[in-house]
Amino acid sequence: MIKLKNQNLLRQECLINGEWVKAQDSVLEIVNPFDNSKIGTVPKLDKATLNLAVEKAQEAFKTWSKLMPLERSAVLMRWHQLILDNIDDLALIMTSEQGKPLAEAKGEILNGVSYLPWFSEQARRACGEVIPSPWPNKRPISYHQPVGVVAAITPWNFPSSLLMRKLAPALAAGCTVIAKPAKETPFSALALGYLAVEAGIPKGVLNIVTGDSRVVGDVFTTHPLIRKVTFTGSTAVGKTLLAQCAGTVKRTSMELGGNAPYIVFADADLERAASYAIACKFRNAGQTCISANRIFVEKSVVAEFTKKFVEKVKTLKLGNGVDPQTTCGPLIHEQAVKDIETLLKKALEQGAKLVIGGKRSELGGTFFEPTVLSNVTPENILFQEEIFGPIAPIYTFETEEEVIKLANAVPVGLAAYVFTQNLRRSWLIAEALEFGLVGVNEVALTTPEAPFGGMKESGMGKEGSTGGLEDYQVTKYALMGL
Ligand SMILES: O=CCCCC(=O)O
Repeated sequence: MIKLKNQNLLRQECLINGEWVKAQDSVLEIVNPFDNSKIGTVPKLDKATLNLAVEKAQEAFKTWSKLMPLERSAVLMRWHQLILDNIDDLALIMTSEQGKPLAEAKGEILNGVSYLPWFSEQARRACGEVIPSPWPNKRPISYHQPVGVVAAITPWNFPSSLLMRKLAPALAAGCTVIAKPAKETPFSALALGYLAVEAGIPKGVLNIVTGDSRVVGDVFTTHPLIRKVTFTGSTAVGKTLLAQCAGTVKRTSMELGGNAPYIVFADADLERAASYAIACKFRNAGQTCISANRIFVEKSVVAEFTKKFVEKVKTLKLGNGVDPQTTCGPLIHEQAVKDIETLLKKALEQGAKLVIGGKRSELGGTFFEPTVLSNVTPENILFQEEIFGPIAPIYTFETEEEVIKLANAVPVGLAAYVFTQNLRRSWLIAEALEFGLVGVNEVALTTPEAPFGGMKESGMGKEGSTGGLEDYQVTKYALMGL
């Protein structure tokens, strides 16, 4: 059991229509990845209960969508304050179920909650248009309305922020939501649900359900009352959901897998490039969709960069996320470690050279040593794979043209990073990279003010930015005959 200041935040039930619903007959067991100890259970809801939740969300939509944006904002801003007031408990819940260090958990919660004021304000400015008429006796206008009931599916790696990036625009726009957090990390979402109820969110407006991914996914993608599905997760699962949504022509937003290039030119500030690479690669033990996945270093500086980078890798401190000294937690589960081991074995067989790390940590469990590989080539298995773990492969390149071609030679396009002090190159390469987010001498990119979302097979839709609300609205056209 996690010891919290407010024990009510640890909910082992689902939130449906303002009520806490207990398990009917079966449950999912949630464990702490640090030591595999049991934290608690959540219900494995059946199809009938999930359908009921959708119907309740539809009922609630009739009134929530009709409130004035400022009235919705009042509820969302009370929720915002309650999340901030309870941040210590929320971070402890996250670290306990996900494994990341407490400081990262807090940072994530702060990032996620910041979408509430942004979208509450944006909803007040969701203006339509009075369109200049091509007819003397008619007036065309357009306006935005909430899309309806939204189903949200979120992953285990960022259990708070990735949910809030969906809930904030959906609720501010006037949609109601049924959300399913990942089976590994439901408690962060349920705690947010508890605080939403405390903030006065009307019943049925926010529903949080848990259960078997396939059963929930089938209801979300086929139920005719759900008008939009928003998903963050792997490209493979995203494609399945998209195909399933086609049957009822649902709107979708998909934040899918990445394979981020991290490009270091010889003219870069190498000290900065090396230290930012630590944050970019090893945050959340490498289990991040925008993590540096292929580090390309200009050949003339690869030795110097690698030396600096490895010195910094040595300072990472593996351990229990609740220990303030810890900078790198465990991987989420045993399967994640096995996947990393298989990938690493193949990469080494294909000619990559181990510089540091390369095995499970002596801490045992699901800890894996931060690992750096050199001599990696584009033919290596790592080039096309989203590693999702603490392995940093270093590739070399000789020209700008070559590295742009290499960076873009993957089917996904979420985040990319470039380190250079050449202004001309910064502009041109940011334009040439086929990635939805590009950091130039920067790696901490995410903020509600800016559009987060990928290109190519990394998905569709934007979370955040002035346009982010529109992902949860339909634009209607009306022609007024005079
Ligand atoms: O897996 C994706 C997480 C994105 C984290 C961030 O934007 O900070």
